[in-house]
Amino acid sequence: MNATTKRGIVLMNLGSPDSTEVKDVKKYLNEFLMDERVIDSPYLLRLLLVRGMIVPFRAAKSAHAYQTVWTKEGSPLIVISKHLQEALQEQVDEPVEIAMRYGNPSPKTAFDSLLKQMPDIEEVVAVPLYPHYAMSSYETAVEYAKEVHAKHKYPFKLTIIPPYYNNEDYINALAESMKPFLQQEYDHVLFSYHGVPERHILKGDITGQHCLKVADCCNVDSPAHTQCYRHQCTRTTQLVAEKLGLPKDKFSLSFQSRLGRSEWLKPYTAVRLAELPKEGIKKILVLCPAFVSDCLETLEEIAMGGKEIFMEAGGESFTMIPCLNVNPLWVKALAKWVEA
Ligand SMILES: C=CC1=C(C)c2cc3[nH]c(cc4nc(cc5[nH]c(cc1n2)c(C)c5CCC(=O)O)C(CCC(=O)O)=C4C)c(C)c3C=C
Ligand SMILES: [Fe+2]
Ligand SMILES: [Fe+2]
Repeated sequence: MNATTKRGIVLMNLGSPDSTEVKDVKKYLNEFLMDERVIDSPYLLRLLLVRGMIVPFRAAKSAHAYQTVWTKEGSPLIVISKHLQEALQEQVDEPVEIAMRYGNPSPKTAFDSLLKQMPDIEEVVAVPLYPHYAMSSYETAVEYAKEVHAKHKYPFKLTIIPPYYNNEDYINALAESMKPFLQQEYDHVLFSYHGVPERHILKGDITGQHCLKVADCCNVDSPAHTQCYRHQCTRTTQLVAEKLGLPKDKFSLSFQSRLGRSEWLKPYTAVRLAELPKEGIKKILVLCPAFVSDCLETLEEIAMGGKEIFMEAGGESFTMIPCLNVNPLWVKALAKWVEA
């Protein structure tokens, strides 16, 4: 990259409802779940499922869940994304904006703001705040940003930062963020990743014959891994564990947030949290590396719901390791990537 290129930066996250009111949560869930990369059924079936079945039943429950984590400044995910924007802005000369895949602020708002601040802008570097490639997270955020960029014929080039699940700076930041928690007594570290349907993994297999078909597929080299969420989560776990010198029996991986009845990636976090105390694991550390910003799924589903499951099953201590949020090593890594 030419150092004189006039650039802006957009940090892209998932987004949250505008408020915890059921009507705003409904609007958000409708937009989110009608995304064909999230619920991948044909349009009419998706419409029936989302508008007729999932949202009417889920909205009030979700709104209540959001109320338990909402802050004076708003949704944790949005507030933390803004704090990350401010922290990165202190490290780089280029203007930094945030954009959400669903809800506000949109990529258009972010692009318009950059253009206003820098009318001769030549390039926008978009950083998906997802370390791993999934059709329902990284891919949809990137494709949406590209669509908005093309539709409004912005005069700048759009560059996307690739998934960084195995990037040294990301792994190092994650490992360092865990170190203070490893000082306490613990039996096990659970790496809990947001789940996806197994079907999505099969669909994303660019070879058509590797993922979930070859024995121990995620540990057997394949070009399919460029888009395999399961492989990428496995690698993050292995690399962090190696970096920290965690023995093999001291950590494991699981997948959370299952929605619907189809098979999602296993093992399910909720199931493992109920089983672990019976296996003699009474003191647990849990982290959620698929998210770089704490959100409903870490603060409510795991830190509250997951803790309850574990303690009721006989656990003695449950410690949640926060996401990277505005960790200085993470901010430094982002600054390095966008300036490369
Ligand atoms: C790793 C990132 C994510 C993947 C992959 C992902 C897949 C995925 N999610 C749903 C359904 C829901 N997810 C919800 C919340 C939510 N999901 C992510 C990230 C990923 N999702 C985040 C960061 C959040 C939190 C947003 C916030 O405001 O804090 C929700 C909404 C909340 C709820 O009702 O539980 C739903 C619904 C599916 C179906 C899916 C893959 C197919
Ligand atoms: Fe999700
Ligand atoms: Fe795999």
